[in-house]
Amino acid sequence: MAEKSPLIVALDFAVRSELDSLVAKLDPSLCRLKVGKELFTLFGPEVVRDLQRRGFEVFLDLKFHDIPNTTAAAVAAAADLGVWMVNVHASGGRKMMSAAKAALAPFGKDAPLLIAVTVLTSMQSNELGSIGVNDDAVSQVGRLAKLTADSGLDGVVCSAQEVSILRDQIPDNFLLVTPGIRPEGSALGDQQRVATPSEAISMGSDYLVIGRPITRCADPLAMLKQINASLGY
Ligand SMILES: O=C(O)c1cc(=O)[nH]c(=O)n1[C@@H]1O[C@H](COP(=O)(O)O)[C@@H](O)[C@H]1O
Repeated sequence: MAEKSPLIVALDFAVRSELDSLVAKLDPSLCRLKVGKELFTLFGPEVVRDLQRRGFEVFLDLKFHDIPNTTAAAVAAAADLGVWMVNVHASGGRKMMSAAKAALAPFGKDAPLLIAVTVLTSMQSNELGSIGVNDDAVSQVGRLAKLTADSGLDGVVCSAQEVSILRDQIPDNFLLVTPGIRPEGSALGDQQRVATPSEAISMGSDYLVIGRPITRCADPLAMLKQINASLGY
């Protein structure tokens, strides 16, 4: 078992005081933090620096998806910020992902982990036809995970439902980061391909991304500690 909790708390907030009051309750030994599009668009890189000053490792989740040159430059900018993990969309293709990986070479051992989003956990297989994918989610995730591994990245974002199948198809040290985590009794919201924290870990997830079940609960710290304890942390 890893020394540190596999939990990454998704900080999806529009109001700075709500973010600050949650973060003040948390401790870097309990979790890592994810800064996504809403927070970054509202508050910019300073919010990342602020979390780092408080000792947290930050996953910068901006899901870059652009031409190779632009994506590579954006990933390098994330590395300059000193984030722990950054992501792109695997559907940007091999050239885009390889360029992103190459842009991290100058950062050496300080480079962030670079992972790629496969099929969003808010999508079901029956929606894939409308975006030109005539296959089910498991097969499409497998195809994009292989492309990601072949492009030299560190792992993928997928749902926990694909993890056990993927484990047989990808290198051992390839990271599987799974959002769509819902503790027993939590509202699904817009998530479709979901699992509980213990299901995700037992199927082989390396990191669990959890937002609203923690951040919108009456006692976020108690919920975080309860999930950690259920996983043996
Ligand atoms: O890249 C991600 O983190 C991500 C990929 C994905 O397929 N699904 C997904 O939900 N996410 C993110 O994970 C978080 C999940 O939040 P909750 O649904 O509130 O637990 C959100 O911040 C999403 O942006």
